[in-house]
Amino acid sequence: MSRSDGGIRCHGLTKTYAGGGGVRGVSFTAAPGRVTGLLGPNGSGKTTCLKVVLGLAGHDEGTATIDGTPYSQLTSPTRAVGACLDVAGFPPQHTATTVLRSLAVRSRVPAERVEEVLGEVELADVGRRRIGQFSLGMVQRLRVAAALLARPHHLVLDEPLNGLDPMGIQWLRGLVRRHAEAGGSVLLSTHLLTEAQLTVDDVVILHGGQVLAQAPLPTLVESGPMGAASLESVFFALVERGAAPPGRGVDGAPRPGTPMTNGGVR
Ligand SMILES: Nc1ncnc2c1ncn2[C@@H]1O[C@H](COP(=O)(O)OP(=O)(O)OP(=O)(O)O)[C@@H](O)[C@H]1O
Repeated sequence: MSRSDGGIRCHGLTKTYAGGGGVRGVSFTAAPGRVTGLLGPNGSGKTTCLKVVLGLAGHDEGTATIDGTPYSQLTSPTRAVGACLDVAGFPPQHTATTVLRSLAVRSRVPAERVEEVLGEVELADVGRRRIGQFSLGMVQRLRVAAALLARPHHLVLDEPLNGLDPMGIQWLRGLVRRHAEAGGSVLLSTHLLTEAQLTVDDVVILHGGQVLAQAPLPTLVESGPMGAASLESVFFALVERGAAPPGRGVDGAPRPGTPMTNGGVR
């Protein structure tokens, strides 16, 4: 791995589903030591990008790499990147402990790590309770536990803030910050712009399967309509300006006035 390959990177990523949706020409980097927020409206392609990065979906063109290597070629993928995408993925009749134990076996993680990671996500007291009795916030913490289980270098979290109460959000913010400060990349998708503004260092905004903007958070926010605006107002301004004209879907052609950027905002 060269220094420039570090982190989680998509370059020219294109994936078209049978129905025509997908992503086109998506390039971004979630750099080591940074928390990167992947933002976008419903259907903008966030989950598709994360799935391709994690080798859960194929793609048509471009590359998606972790420290310079595609997920499928990583020698120790669960140690390279921790992730848990599917919020409905845990069997409700199982306990948090049994789910994590079976993940530990699959990832060749020592069984003792299960109790430890339950403590890290503050679920130690409910490890033996059925997941069907968990609140959404508890399920979110369990997803984070699954992602952290193998002590991965990088983290990919799909909508990790959904369902967390204010204390849970503060906890998650601290967790991703510590992970980045330890040198990992954290790539998280979210709809929650106010929370994102308090959580991320870098922002990638997707719309209609394409990158509308990517920049460090302060750069993006200062580029807002009134200057020094909120991420929310910048987001809405960008999405409005970048909205596909009627009859155009994920067509890949840059449109006049569309603030398509790499590392800044025009
Ligand atoms: N398995 C699939 N088969 C067909 N089309 C799909 C599939 N998954 C996603 N799409 C389409 O690809 C586009 C991007 O979807 P994706 O789920 O990546 O967006 P998203 O930004 O994660 O949305 P949300 O915020 O609603 O989860 C959408 O048009 C969606 O309908």
